[in-house]
Amino acid sequence: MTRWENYLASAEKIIRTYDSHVPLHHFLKAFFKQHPHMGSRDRRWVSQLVYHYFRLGYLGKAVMTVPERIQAGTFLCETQSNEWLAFFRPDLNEQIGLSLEEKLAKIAPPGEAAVPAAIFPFINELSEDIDAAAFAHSFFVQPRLFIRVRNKQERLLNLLQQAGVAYEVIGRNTIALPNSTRIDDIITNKAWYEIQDVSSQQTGQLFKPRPKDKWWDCCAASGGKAILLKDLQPTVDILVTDVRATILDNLKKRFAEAGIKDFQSKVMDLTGSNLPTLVGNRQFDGIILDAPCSGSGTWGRTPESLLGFTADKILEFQELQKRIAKNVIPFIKPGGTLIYITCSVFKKENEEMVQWIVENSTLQVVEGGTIKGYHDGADSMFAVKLVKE
Ligand SMILES: C[S@@+](CC[C@H](N)C(=O)[O-])C[C@H]1O[C@@H](n2cnc3c(N)ncnc32)[C@H](O)[C@@H]1O
Repeated sequence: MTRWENYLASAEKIIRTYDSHVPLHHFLKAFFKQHPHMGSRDRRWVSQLVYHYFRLGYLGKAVMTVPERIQAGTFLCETQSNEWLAFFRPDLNEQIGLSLEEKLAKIAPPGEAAVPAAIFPFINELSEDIDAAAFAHSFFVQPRLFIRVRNKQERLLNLLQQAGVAYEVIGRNTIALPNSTRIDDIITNKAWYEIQDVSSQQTGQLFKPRPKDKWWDCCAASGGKAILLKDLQPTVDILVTDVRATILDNLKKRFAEAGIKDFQSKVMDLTGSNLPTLVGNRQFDGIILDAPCSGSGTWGRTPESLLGFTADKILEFQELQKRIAKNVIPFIKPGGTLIYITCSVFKKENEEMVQWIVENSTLQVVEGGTIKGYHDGADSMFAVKLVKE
């Protein structure tokens, strides 16, 4: 067997045995641990082939074999000729510079080339502002890595330059990097920056905290939005909660690295009936509800999620979002703010949720909406600011 055939065989084996309950990058890590003879170049090639397969979404899934889909994925996702494709499909390799539309016309099964639902079957569920074709096609492109610079921007850019990283400065303090950048090795001072998608950074434009405001980041996870809030207004008095104790441990580590010391944290299940006991009689100027959701706006980073998803899960997330929103809204002061955020592209989790909140509370929409990341190699999100009467 040639090296290229070996790569295909390994990729096929991984795809056939992949257990969709585990993130693909963890599964790949475990596979390579069991195959220590594979060097870093082999691992890179095999991982890439596997990702190319998943980046196709459902395209050709019913009629193409796994090797055919890996070849099609490589043709669609790559923009420069490569030895692997030259070995199996020299005809496609020669045409790798064609536009995506031209490539789709060549490789997609009959009737699928111009149909976004052939790639992403949940098109009818999309939020109104999302361009279905652009969103479906964005699956073929690996998203970029983004950092939010907190300080020492000039020194940070010098270090990136010295490391030969092709970066792009976006706006005042956002930097886009190739996804493979080992940023931790290049910038060792963690207080200088936060890894945060540019769309996630944009949600901060809605926060507008005032000095000494009391805020609650109620689904804080490892604290991405909470750190953004503290950077916008360091005197904010913040409570951070999440249902997972382990993720709050990550938050504490990240806060310490960012030099943020004054905050309160608590493990809390927001679907429970005991919130008044856990939160007390506090009232907040602002609540960030970055809700648990399908994560569909981030699937460009985890394309394997698309094949494991079923439409009924969208309603399940909406139910969870309603329960959480209903429970936290009473803790907002009159005149206070709710920032409702998801990293979903589905209207049931986005517009329909905001409509439900307005119909079931005294909150009114002030601003916000869909944040489209698919043209910029970023995640797509939804963020709306509501104010209580
Ligand atoms: C989208 S993530 C939040 C991301 C975070 N705000 C950030 O910027 O990094 C949603 C979080 O909601 C938490 N969550 C899910 N169900 C919950 C519940 N019933 N009560 C509280 N938190 C919950 C999850 O553990 C998860 O960390």
